[in-house]
Amino acid sequence: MKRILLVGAAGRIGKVLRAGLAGPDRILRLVDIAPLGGAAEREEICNIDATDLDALILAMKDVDVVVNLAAFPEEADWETIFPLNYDLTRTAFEAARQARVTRFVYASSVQAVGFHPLATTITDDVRIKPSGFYGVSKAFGEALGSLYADKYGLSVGCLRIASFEERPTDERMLSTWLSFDDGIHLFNCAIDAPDHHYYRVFGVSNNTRSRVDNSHVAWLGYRPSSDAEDYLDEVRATGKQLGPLGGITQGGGACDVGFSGDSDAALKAC
Ligand SMILES: NC(=O)C1=CN([C@@H]2O[C@H](COP(=O)(O)OP(=O)(O)OC[C@H]3O[C@@H](n4cnc5c(N)ncnc54)[C@H](O)[C@@H]3O)[C@@H](O)[C@H]2O)C=CC1
Ligand SMILES: O=C(O)[C@H]1OC(=O)[C@H](O)[C@@H](O)[C@@H]1O
Repeated sequence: MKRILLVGAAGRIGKVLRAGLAGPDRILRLVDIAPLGGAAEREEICNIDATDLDALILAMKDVDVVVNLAAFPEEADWETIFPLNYDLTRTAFEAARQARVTRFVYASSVQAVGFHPLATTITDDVRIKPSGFYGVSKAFGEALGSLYADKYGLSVGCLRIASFEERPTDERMLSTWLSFDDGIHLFNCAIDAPDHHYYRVFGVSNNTRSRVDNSHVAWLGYRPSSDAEDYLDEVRATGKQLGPLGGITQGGGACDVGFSGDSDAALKAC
């Protein structure tokens, strides 16, 4: 039996994973500050505040893999982002270390490299180009993961999730969509991956217009199958208008928030 701890299990992605990751050889321990409902078979419920280090260490007892989803999941001011995306993230890594957990899966985001243009395909080692304070916080989480891997031997996987949605709903998502099925598959790959030190992988479906290259982590076994192109007519029919950077950057609308720079300069790929 593998015990998997989902931190942030009551959220949008957490709900999908709660159903999608369940299996006869797994126990899912679910952590959230929000209500989680009753425990199904092979589930354990932990209603705690994950910024509380002692509570989280206790919740991680006998856990094989931590999956950390808890964060403020979109662009916001520093004061909103800081307590969750910095403080809670650090608490989660530190609790894993103290509880002697060996594997940590971190829900990062394509927003860490959001200012890269969609015109070029990016690999995991391109320059960090965050789309905003939220993107910066996700790059912080990846850096923290690297530290805990190097200094404390924690196996860390950073999943740079893009647009985790039931279906693509705008032009950008024709490139950045991550279907629920492929998202579940990606988290399964990360949970069961062969021994590793540290990696970053893009959480994007097999979209005709995807502009990410995951060839460096072929060993992970992530083989997405959904293609946003199948929804092209539906997306076009929405007539949804995007901001000036919304359809041409990896980060989309998050790049447009408060943007007053020179777009040619900002989009220069490195
Ligand atoms: N939804 C998406 O398309 C993407 C999400 N991500 C990342 O994936 C993760 C999950 O995203 P979503 O499910 O969309 O977010 P969400 O906001 O729906 O879920 C986050 C969960 O964390 C919980 N939480 C917040 N503070 C907590 C605390 N102090 N203690 C315990 N639990 C706490 C919330 O109650 C919530 O259930 C986030 O880290 C986000 O940055 C990354 C890229 C794309
Ligand atoms: O890039 C995207 O589409 C997504 O990226 C994220 O990190 C956010 O959590 C999500 O709200 C966005 O929709």
